[in-house]
Amino acid sequence: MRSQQGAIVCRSLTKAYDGRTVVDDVSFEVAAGTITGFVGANGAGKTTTMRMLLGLVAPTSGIALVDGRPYRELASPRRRVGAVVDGPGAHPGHSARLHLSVLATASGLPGRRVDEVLDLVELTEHAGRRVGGFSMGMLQRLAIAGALLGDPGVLILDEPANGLDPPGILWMRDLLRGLAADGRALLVSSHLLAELAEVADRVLIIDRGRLLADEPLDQLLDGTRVVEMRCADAAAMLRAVTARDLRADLEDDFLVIHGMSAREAGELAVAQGAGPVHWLTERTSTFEEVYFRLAGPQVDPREAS
Ligand SMILES: Nc1ncnc2c1ncn2[C@@H]1O[C@H](COP(=O)(O)OP(=O)(O)OP(=O)(O)O)[C@@H](O)[C@H]1O
Repeated sequence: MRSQQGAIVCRSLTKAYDGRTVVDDVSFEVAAGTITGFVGANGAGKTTTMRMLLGLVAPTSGIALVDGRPYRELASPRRRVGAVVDGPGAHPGHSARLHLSVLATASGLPGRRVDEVLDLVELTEHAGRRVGGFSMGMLQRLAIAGALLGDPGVLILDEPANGLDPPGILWMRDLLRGLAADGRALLVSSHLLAELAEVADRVLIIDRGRLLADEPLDQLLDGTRVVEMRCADAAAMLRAVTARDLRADLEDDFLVIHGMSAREAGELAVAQGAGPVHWLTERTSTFEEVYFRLAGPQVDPREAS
């Protein structure tokens, strides 16, 4: 196991462009050996936060530390932190192997790492091909290979599953879990909320620059009960539920009620004369429901499938 030195720390991190605050007083930590998911709608501030951690954008105020230091003060930064923020940044005429060799040489890393990381991202058989002909998924793998070249203890990955097909997504999931199991600290952003729920230990939810949640995944999902119900008079049931200040969504005759047990819902339906009840089931909130409850209705659910 690696030591705690792999941690990522942001304290009161703030960025304003032309007087518009796009990252607003954001504080969080990522411990070694864990994956923190970073979720937010388009323009929420994920990439800007990551770019500040990587020394690519200067904070307006606050601090962003990797291994206890600002990125620009790290000795051998590629050995400390690997990042995927803007794809692999490879010359389209270069082969995957040449691209990684150039990166390794520029960063003083041993050439043998090139074949090791190509193998790790399962690109060995394409290593001699021109990057210009790569699919989105292959480019993502190449970007990850570049991030892993220095065998860093910290990984900052902006939408790493972008462009991957379903087998690629499964592969990515296993890779991320394995990297964390080796003791690395991972900060991983995604629009694919369900995908993050599969790998993250902790979840940050950011909305319009502000952190809305920083919680262990289990806690985030266990917070509320949800009842799904079909009954003869769903509109009457909806009125009864909202009169109790609980949230409910009605689509045709299908009701989703937040914060109530199945037993309570069944009894309420009887008391309100909304029955008979045709269907009643209780579950915990989905990650999407938690996200939209916290982020509010201004976020279009279609953008965060
Ligand atoms: N260099 C810049 N100059 C001005 N505004 C910027 C700059 N970079 C980012 N922004 C703005 O900051 C806000 C946050 O952008 P950011 O890219 O961090 O969001 P994001 O959560 O990563 O979104 P996405 O999921 O779409 O990548 C956006 O409104 C964006 O337009």
